[in-house]
Amino acid sequence: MLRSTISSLVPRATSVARHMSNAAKLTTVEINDVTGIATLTMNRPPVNGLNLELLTDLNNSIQEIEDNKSRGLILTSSNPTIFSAGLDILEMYKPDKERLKAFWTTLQDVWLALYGSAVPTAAAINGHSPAGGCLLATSCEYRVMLPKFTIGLNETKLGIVAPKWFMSSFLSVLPRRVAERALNQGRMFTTDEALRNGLIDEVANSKEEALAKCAEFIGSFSKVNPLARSLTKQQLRAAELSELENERAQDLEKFIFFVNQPAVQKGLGIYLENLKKKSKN
Ligand SMILES: CC/C=C\C/C=C\C/C=C\CC/C=C/CC(=O)SCCNC(=O)CCNC(=O)[C@H](O)C(C)(C)COP(=O)(O)OP(=O)(O)OC[C@H]1O[C@@H](n2cnc3c(N)ncnc32)[C@H](O)[C@@H]1OP(=O)(O)O
Repeated sequence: MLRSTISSLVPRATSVARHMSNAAKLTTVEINDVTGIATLTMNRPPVNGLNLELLTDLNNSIQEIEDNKSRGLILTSSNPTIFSAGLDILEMYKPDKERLKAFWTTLQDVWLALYGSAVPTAAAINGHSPAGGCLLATSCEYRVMLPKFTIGLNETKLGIVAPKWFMSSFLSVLPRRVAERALNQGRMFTTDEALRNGLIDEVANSKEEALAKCAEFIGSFSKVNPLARSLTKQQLRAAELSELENERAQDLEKFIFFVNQPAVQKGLGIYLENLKKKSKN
C-alpha cells in the first residue's frame, strides 16, 4: 500500500499500455504506464458467456491486478456489442456434477474478488449486459455505458432466481424499491433508463470515451490516501462480502439443487432453444 502511496506522488514515464496477460487466455490485462490503471478485457466469442474457463481467467486477472498494485481496474469487453451475455447457460443445462460445482465456486470467487477489490473499479459497458454481465458491472464502483444497449438482472425471465449476492450488488447501486421491482420483473434497462435510475453513472458515445470516463473516475482518487480509501470501501462492503464468505457451501448446495430441478432444466432448455432460433433468423 505504501508503494502505491509513494507512486501516486511520482509522475510516471510517458508510455503506452503494456500487456501483462497473454492473448491465448479469455481475458487480457493491459496496464497504462502513465496512469497505472489496468484494463481487464473479456474476450470469449461470441457473447462473453461466463463459463468456467472465462471465470477462471477473470479471477486470475483480478488477482494479478491486485498483486501488481495497479492504480485501478477497468472491466470491459472486446466484443463491440456485448459486454457479457451473463452466465453461459450451457454450464447449467444438463450439467456435469463436478464441473457445475467448480463453475459456481469460481463465480463466487470472482464476485468476492471484484466486489471486494482493494483498488478502485469501473466498468466500461460497451454492449449488452444481462444477468451475470450486470452482476460484474454492478460489482464495480462506477459504470459508463454506450447508448442503445441493455443491462439488468433478468433471471426471473429464465425461470431462475438471482442469488442474494447478485441482489447485493444490484442494491448497492439502485434504490431498494427500484431494485425490488426490476428483480421481480426480470427487467432489462435500456442505457437511458439505466442512467435515469442510477444503474449506470454516465453514458459515453464510444468505447474509447467510456474507458476515458472510467479512468477519470479512478483518477478522482489520486489525492486520496489509497489505504484509507480501500479500507473505507472494504468496510462499506464488508457485510455483503462476509454473508457470502460465511455461506459459500450452503449457497453452492442451493444452486446445485435449484439448477437440477426438472422444471428449471425444462425452462433453461426452452430459453436456449429460443435464443438459437432467434440467432438463426
Ligand atoms: C429459492 C432459490 C434460492 C436461491 C437460488 C439459488 C441458486 C440460483 C440458481 C440459478 C441462478 C443462476 C444465475 C444466472 C444468471 C445468468 O447470467 S443466466 C444468463 C442470462 N443471460 C441471458 O439471458 C442473455 C441471453 N442472450 C441474449 O439475450 C443475447 O444473446 C445477447 C443480447 C447477449 C446478444 O444478442 P446477439 O448479439 O443477437 O447474439 P445471439 O442472441 O444471436 O447469440 C449468439 C450465440 O450465443 C448464444 N448465447 C447467447 N447468450 C448465451 C448465454 N447466456 N449462454 C449460452 N449461450 C448464449 C446464442 O444461443 C447464440 O448461439 P448460436 O450461435 O445460435 O449457437
